[in-house]
Amino acid sequence: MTLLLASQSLKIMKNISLDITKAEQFLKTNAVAAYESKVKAAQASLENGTCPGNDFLGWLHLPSSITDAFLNDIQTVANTLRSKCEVIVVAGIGGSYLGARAVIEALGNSFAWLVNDKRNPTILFAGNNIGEDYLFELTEYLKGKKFGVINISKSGTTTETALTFRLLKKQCEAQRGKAEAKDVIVAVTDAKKGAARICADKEGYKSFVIPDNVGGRFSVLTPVGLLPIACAGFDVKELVKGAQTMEKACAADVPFAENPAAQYAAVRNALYEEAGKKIEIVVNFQPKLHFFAEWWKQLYGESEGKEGKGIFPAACDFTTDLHSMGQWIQEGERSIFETVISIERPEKTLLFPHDDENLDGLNFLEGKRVNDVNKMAELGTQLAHVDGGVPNIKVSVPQLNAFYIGQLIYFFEIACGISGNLLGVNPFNQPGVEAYKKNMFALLNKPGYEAESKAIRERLA
Ligand SMILES: O=P(O)(O)OC[C@H]1O[C@](O)(CO)[C@@H](O)[C@@H]1O
Repeated sequence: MTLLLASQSLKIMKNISLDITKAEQFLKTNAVAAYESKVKAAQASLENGTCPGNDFLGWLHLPSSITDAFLNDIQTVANTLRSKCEVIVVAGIGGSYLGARAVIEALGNSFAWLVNDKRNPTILFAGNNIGEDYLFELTEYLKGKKFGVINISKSGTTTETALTFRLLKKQCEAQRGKAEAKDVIVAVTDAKKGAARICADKEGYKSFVIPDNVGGRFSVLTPVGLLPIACAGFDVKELVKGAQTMEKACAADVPFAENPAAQYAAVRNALYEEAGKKIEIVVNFQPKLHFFAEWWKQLYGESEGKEGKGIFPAACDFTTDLHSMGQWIQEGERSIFETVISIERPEKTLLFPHDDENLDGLNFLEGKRVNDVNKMAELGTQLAHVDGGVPNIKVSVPQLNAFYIGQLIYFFEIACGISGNLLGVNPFNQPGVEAYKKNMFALLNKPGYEAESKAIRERLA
């Protein structure tokens, strides 16, 4: 018994792995291998800081630079919020929102908001839309509740988040008094600039800094993601450890054929450039991964969609969406490929029961795990879609836990950095996002936008 435990603890944890064989069959022989020198050059340009957007490379070796002292600070603040709040509202949008939600939903109970065991605070997300009903209903729900707020914004000025934070701050102060509110409002923002920083310093809120050189969509392993994840009760040390193992597994000196990020970057660019596959659908067979795909969509969409180029990042939850998007994927325009995030083993076991009457004809599944059915759905879908002309990339994940989510995060980040460089764009800016903001501010007569307001009114007259 003791021996077994000892050997178990020495066991080397398997990493996530990549299978591109069912994508390669849609390409010319050796098409992926032919990318080796370009991929190596792209990764080298990240490593030596010569790529476009090189002032935003702080994420590249972030996992290995995270110290225990830093994680302990995150955990201490999270513990304070957890002890003082029954609800924590995480206010943020885009990269200041999606990573935290992706991890919390992947690791949490599917019915977290209904589980009332008081072991964890309820985590709610806001500041990611301007829906009046959403905000009204949120403020109604929070009435009489002991709630806290994590206000996350790198710029500190994003309208959706700032507007929401003003509402929440006022409500929190009204319900708990200004002095107590100060202890349950935390800011995660720039070190020096922006309204969120000014407010945090003036009010004396505990605050964390988003490093200058880490863009929003690459910031989940900074306090942007780590603080809400710790507040939700998940193990941020394991998450970071997972990311650290992928930092090693995808390092620039790992041979091309063994580097999963290099392979993924190469195959998706080959599919895009040589096989006309303009859309990538990230697919899961576990509904808990829905927001992980949302995080991935921002990562790849903002990084690559520019200069008239870029694979369109889409996502589907299977088998749910096989009953809505399945028809299009099987037989629509052949411009898509799929990347399946495949969880090898669920955390829980549910066996299918016997029924004497067998009215539903399902006794052939008796005694099987629900996951056995799901896995056959996954395999059947892969075969059908490949037969239908959809290249398939598979990312296998041994288990849905913090360690492997950390691996997935870093794997997709480094692959994105390489892929964007292969595409020949700056993967670390997002100039296109400003267009709607400029119009909105002009339409709202925001001070400083007088000329734009005049121009837009003339255009609409
Ligand atoms: O953290 P901030 O500055 O509020 O920005 C939120 C999000 O908005 C964007 O800047 C786009 O407007 C994203 O890139 C970013 O993740």
